[in-house]
Amino acid sequence: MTSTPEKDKPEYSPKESNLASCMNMEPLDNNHFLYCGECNKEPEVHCPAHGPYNYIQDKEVPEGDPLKAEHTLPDCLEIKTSKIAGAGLGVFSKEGLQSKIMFGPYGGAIITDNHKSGYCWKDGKEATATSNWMRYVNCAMKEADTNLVALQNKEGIYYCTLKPVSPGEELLVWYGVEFSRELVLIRDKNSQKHTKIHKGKRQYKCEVCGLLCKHSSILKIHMRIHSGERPYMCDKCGFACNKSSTLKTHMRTHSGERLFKCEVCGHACNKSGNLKNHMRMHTGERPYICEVCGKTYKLRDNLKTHIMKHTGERPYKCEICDYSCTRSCDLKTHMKKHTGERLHK
Ligand SMILES: C[S@@+](CC[C@H](N)C(=O)[O-])C[C@H]1O[C@@H](n2cnc3c(N)ncnc32)[C@H](O)[C@@H]1O
Repeated sequence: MTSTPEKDKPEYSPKESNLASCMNMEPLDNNHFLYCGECNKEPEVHCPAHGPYNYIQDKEVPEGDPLKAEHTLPDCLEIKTSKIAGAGLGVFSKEGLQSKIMFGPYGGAIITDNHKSGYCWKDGKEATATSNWMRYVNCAMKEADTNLVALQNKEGIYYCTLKPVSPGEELLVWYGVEFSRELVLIRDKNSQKHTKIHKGKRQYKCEVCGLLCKHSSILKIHMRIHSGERPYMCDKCGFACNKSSTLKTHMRTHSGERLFKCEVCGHACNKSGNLKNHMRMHTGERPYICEVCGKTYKLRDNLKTHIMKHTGERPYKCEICDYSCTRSCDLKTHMKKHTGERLHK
């Protein structure tokens, strides 16, 4: 492909060149670059060889829409389970896309602390309910699968198609080696080698979610997640679960066995996860962050309950009256009104 001679380089004009309004920019400096995937260069304003980007705008949503991330999705795309096993949701092209389509900017609040999240870019932007659909775009596992490139223009991050995307294809961006490693999408060399050792042997595939297992026995246990089968039952309280190890842990609630001891205050727990939660009392760590309002929590369940305030969800419903609430303990307290049980003894 020949590039346009220097003197014939088109002057930037949004109207003439069909450039996105988001690109109505001042001269770019080192921090404000565009990248042309086809010629593998960082051109000024637009790639002289391959022309302008076409911009597909986010769908407009009302101010404060708690489902902004879903509702901003342009019609040509859809959000569904990613083709990458275990990656959660992903974004797919419905009808196919040309090369050099630009989406963005990546929405989210600016965060100041150094916390790591799969939803924030290195410059400190965090996708939240202030975020748009771009938070659902996954990272390609190998270069050949990458069809999006991330561009920074002024303060915004934009995703552009590097090549034509077929109908039904998942949009996959490349986060960069360092950031992917932080998110544990890339492992260190040693563990990569280790993965390679096992790679060829993981031939048992779950037909429901694509998980690959090394042994058929592991796949058999995994399948219980999908079938709902719970063959292990506690003979003391009837609790049922799908793994013998889970029953073993559960039995500690009856035996009072507390194997996990806090080295700071001596508090003992029956599960390692409970000790981890307890340790946050000492460290003050609040790793669970509400993506809508930024409130932080020490416990995942507390964040889950809090999020219901934003979504309006009230899963605990009284069968006698129309009372509903976000916590089972509140429903329990409420039920005492119907049963006549005294609220405070
Ligand atoms: C920007 S979000 C992408 C949307 C996410 N899949 C979801 O369901 O919300 C980034 C997170 O998705 C997951 N992810 C993205 N690419 C992945 C990949 N190649 N393999 C595994 N997980 C991936 C990781 O959990 C990562 O922290």
